[in-house]
Amino acid sequence: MDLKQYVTIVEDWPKPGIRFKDITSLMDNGTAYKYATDQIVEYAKQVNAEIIVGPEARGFIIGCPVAYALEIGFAPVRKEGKLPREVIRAEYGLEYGKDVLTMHKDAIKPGQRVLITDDLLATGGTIGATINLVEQLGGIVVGCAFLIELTYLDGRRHLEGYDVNTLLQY
Ligand SMILES: O=P(O)(O)OC[C@H]1O[C@H](OP(=O)(O)OP(=O)(O)O)[C@H](O)[C@@H]1O
Ligand SMILES: Nc1ncnc2[nH]cnc12
Repeated sequence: MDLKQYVTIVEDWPKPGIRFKDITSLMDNGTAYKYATDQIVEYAKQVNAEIIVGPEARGFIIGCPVAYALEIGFAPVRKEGKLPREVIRAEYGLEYGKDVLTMHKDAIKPGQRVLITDDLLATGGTIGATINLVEQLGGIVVGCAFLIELTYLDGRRHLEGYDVNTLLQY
């Protein structure tokens, strides 16, 4: 299935010069959304993931159906001030800004095999901070799965030594 036809490219959003890859048009199509999810479910099986971790908000869209399909847990990574209990934190840079990500201190058990999912790998700042959070908690990052990779931003430089799986490349 050619998933690229379901991704809409929005020029100059949210800032001039950014070509935004809008995945809502892919999610609108049940067959395409299921196909993409199934590919990541297969990858999660290959790496024997025991829990899925995804950063808000689009990481939830990719990660939650994978966790559901495998009957394993999903642990959310959220922007600062959103999680109600004790958190750990990591700072990161984005293609268009800076932010802080947090995770509940008890979200991952030490030694647990973690698959990180997100919709898109751009500069790699978000995934780098997410790996940092998982490892602070003693989790083992067994893989990182994305729907889309923007190869021209070389986000993989944050992912040396990690197993990375991307379905679409631009
Ligand atoms: O590789 P990076 O340069 O870090 O960029 C990729 C991240 O940017 C987007 O999230 P965003 O922070 O815009 O939040 P959202 O998912 O809530 O829209 C996207 O969903 C990834 O998480
Ligand atoms: N170009 C882009 N399109 C969609 N999401 C993004 N997150 C960071 N860069 C992005």
